[in-house]
Amino acid sequence: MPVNKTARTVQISLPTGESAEIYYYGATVTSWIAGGKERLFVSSKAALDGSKPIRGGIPICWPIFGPPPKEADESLQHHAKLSQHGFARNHNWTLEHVVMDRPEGVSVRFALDPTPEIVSIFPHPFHLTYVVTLTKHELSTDIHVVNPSPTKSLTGAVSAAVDAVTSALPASVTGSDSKVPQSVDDAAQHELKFQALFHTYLAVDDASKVKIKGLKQGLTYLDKVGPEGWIERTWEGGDLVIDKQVDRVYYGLGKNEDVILEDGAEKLTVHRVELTDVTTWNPTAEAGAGIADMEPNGWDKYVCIEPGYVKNWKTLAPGKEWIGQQVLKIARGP
Ligand SMILES: O=P(O)(O)OC[C@H]1O[C@H](O)[C@H](O)[C@@H](O)[C@@H]1O
Repeated sequence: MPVNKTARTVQISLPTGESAEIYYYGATVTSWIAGGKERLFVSSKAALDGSKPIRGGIPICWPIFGPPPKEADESLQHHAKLSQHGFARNHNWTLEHVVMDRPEGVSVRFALDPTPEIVSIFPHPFHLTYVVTLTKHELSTDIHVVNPSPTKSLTGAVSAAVDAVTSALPASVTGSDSKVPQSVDDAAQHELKFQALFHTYLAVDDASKVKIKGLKQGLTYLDKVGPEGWIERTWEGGDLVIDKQVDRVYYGLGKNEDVILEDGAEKLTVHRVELTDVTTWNPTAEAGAGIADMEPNGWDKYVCIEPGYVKNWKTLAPGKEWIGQQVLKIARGP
């Protein structure tokens, strides 16, 4: 069976031998086998029982990436109280649909909607779906974010238009302009603000020997490592290598600027749609040894390349949808 369900996972496979495994917990992809080998790293100490986010695979960071925002304005007051990377990675998703089940490709769709527990920390309506598609050389992951808040009724729209016209008139004519800010506030309250990121742990033979290519000279990146604390720098160009602890967010990559991971003779392309920022992370022994669910020397066996929309906040109006996609492609095998 190309789609096999177990109590905790959904496994998809092709007759040619490629496969992937997705946990309901966090909709975390924990395995992608292609070209005869495992392409994702999962720590042997990762909790797989739903007690904490899975250390490895492709956890989904939503609606925030990293620690919660400090100095948040009113619209981010709930985001500011979330835990690191948000709640999508540590809640159970449901398998909604098998989108495609063919010898050349299998695709499954998961969904996450507010539960009472989520509403108690994040009282903003949302509907998330997540489509994982396996083909011979590629694994693609698409997150769809919908703001299901009702769009303004016609009456509301007419009243807003009247407000807009009256606001342009002097108070001596209208008597008051107090209605206008009211309707603007209403609209803003129903906007959905979020960041989104695929925290992809790519398995490698030896992290100290890989080359990360495709990051263009002149990009701004946030460097999270170093005595100065988090600081923005300008990328000098060339290959990024793991010769020390690396934790950086590269901002504003162009549409077709794929990031390429070279691991000896192997080459893997990370293509992005709508995900303008890319985090690169490897803690090395320096920080990795302090991570409770990291296996000994686990940091030698992976590099995180994490496509996301994280520099700014995406703002989704009621009724709107946003889709972010990552496509991992084996460009050259052993
Ligand atoms: O330990 P976690 O919450 O899963 O986060 C793991 C890592 O995620 C990202 O890559 C961040 O840039 C890192 O700063 C963080 O350490």
